[in-house]
Amino acid sequence: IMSTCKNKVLTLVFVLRPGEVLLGYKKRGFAQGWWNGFGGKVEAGETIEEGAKRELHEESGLSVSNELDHVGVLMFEFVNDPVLLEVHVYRTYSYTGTPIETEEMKPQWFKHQDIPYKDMWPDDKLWYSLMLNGKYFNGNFKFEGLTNLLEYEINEITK
Ligand SMILES: Cc1cc(-c2ccco2)c2oc(N)nc2c1
Repeated sequence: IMSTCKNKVLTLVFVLRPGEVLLGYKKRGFAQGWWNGFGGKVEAGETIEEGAKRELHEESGLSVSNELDHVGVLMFEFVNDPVLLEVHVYRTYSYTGTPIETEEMKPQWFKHQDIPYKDMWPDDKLWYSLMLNGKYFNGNFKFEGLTNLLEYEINEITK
């Protein structure tokens, strides 16, 4: 039966420098043991972009003063779970600070060819090339559990 389609809004930030991307190893909680961008929930009273900057700083120690580039929206459905996850993906080349390990995350720079896809969300290998190459995109993914990607579609968009 149809549920109230209340999406849960999450953020995901990728910090880039020439030829490399900063990823964080999740030390606990949701998706523990995988590498990912930095992000999480959006709190009441903040915009999605403000939430993205807050989570980046909390999880990596990095600050971003000017704007993040909003590069995509990924929708995730889990079988038998009515809550859709709406993940807003951001990129930036400009940041201040040095990445620091926190209780949540261990940050590390990766050359594009060394990105550890086997230790990441299964969807990542499908859209990272778009994100790393400055493309804009939307994606829809249907998971059964955390590792079984049943269906997906990804569309590059012109902003
Ligand atoms: C279902 C899902 C969620 C996230 C997520 C959590 C917090 C921010 O994003 C993902 O991130 C990636 N790369 N795949 C993901 C799948």
